Amino acid sequence: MSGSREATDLTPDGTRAPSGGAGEAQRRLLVADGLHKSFGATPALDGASLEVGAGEVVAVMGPSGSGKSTLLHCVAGIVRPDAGRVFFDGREVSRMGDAERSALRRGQFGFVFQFGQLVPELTCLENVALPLRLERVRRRVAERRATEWLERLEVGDVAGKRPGEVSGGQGQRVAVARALVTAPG
Ligand SMILES: Nc1ncnc2c1ncn2[C@@H]1O[C@H](COP(=O)(O)OP(=O)(O)OP(=O)(O)O)[C@@H](O)[C@H]1O
Repeated sequence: MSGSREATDLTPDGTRAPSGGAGEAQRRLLVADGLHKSFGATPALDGASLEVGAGEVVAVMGPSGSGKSTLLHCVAGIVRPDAGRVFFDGREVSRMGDAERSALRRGQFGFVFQFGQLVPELTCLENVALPLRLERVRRRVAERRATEWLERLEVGDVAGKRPGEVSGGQGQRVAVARALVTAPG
């Protein structure tokens, strides 16, 4: 994947310089600039850039194998790009150490992976509560919020089951609940 949706007037401070005279001052929450990533001889990203404003909804689309997952993994600090920079809320993710990137992922990013995302030994409720428990939220509070999200996604009935005992679709919903459980409000 190469090129960018919008890669002009880059400033890493989280604000977008006015462009086109509209007095635009949308806060840029996520900025990725010139990302390169190869797996052995396979280039997955070849200068990909992306900006996402606070509150903006963005879909990344492209053919299978074009680098969408690699891009998202790089911006979320899961994969380190070979070159290029990523800023989240003005902080440079690509320069953070492992512990700082883990804390950022736990607190600020929700991810639904394609495969193997739920911890098989935990119940679905425990899986959803996990990001909160890792942030030291008390078990009762974490499980109450996890229950609310499971019910919102219409899988409250699988709370006590383990991932191996639920359908693929139910498992995906549980993963979505886990991705959203740390969301504010
Ligand atoms: N861990 C890895 N090891 C080796 N090659 C990889 C790895 N991850 C991705 N690739 C390769 O990098 C390229 C981009 O993969 P990526 O998963 O980012 O694509 P994608 O657009 O998300 O694909 P899909 O839509 O099929 O999920 C592909 O050629 C893929 O085979």
